Amino acid sequence: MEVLTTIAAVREFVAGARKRGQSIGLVPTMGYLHEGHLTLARTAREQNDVVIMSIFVNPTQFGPGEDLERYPRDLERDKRLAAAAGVDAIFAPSVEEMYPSGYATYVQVEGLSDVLCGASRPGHFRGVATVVSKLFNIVQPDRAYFGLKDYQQAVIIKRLVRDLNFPVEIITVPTVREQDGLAMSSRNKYLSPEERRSALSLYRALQLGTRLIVEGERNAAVVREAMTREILSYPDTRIDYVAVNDAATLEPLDAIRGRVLLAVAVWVGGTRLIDNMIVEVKDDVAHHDEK
Ligand SMILES: Nc1ncnc2c1ncn2[C@@H]1O[C@H](COP(=O)(O)OP(=O)(O)OP(=O)(O)O)[C@@H](O)[C@H]1O
Ligand SMILES: CC(C)(CO)[C@@H](O)C(=O)[O-]
Ligand code: BAL
Repeated sequence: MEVLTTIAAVREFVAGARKRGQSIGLVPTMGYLHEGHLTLARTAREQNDVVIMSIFVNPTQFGPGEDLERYPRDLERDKRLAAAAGVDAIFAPSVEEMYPSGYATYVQVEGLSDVLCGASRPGHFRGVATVVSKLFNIVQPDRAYFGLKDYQQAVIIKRLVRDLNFPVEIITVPTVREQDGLAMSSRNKYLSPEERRSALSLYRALQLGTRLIVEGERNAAVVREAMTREILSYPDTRIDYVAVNDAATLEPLDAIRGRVLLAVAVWVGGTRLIDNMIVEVKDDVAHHDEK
């Protein structure tokens, strides 16, 4: 596996693959790899001749006072895990390589970026859309892989690709969970043993919301309240948002219908965690949808 740190080196690597007629899959990450990232990599491995994984803790998507400096990093471990998952090249640029002095261009996906995590983290999705646009231009992949744990991010990137005519297919991958249901996240590393127990509140609340809808509840406020109570029944939890929204527009629902996004963002101690589930209500029959 190659480790590339410059844009020029990636362009050369990609040009070689293209000359051989090979297809290219891109897996964008911020590193500190876990099974979620590795599932994206293995899916890319199955579907492409060449797999490139980017590892870049992107400063433009972190707000002031967020965990940019503290974000876990371990490139040596990441290299071993990525190679074992079949990644052909890692692109691990420096901040200066991506944002040289005088950098001034940003990409804003309007509307979708202003709700949910976008409301709590102003500027976050502008940073995500900018760095993902740059990665698409640098690598020019056939396909790019994103996890549904970051559901809003996946919706925003699909809109970005459509609106700016990027010739790349976006593939989404279901959330990979720990045995007890906690969504895997690099930020789980921040949790103390007590906080790790309270972190399960996100999954439990989503399960409860899903069950209520499957059992026939159609009032979104009732579902939101039940999920909120569930989360707050765990020690040291503070709610950022509990949402029962339209899965396509991301707008809040009053009556539950169609494809519904149940999404939560919760502070567990000093760590902000997110998770979501999709419930499909068709002809008034509801089922949990993992896709
Ligand atoms: N549990 C998971 N299951 C599936 N995909 C995941 C999971 N966790 C992260 N991903 C995906 O991996 C890609 C890189 O995510 P990222 O590096 O931010 O990891 P992360 O663990 O989500 O970090 P954090 O939770 O700290 O933001 C994104 O497309 C993200 O949706
Ligand atoms: C897509 C991404 C790699 C852009 O920095 C990041 O937001 C992430 O890891 O989900
Ligand atoms: N997985 C989203 C990256 C972030 O929280 O900044």
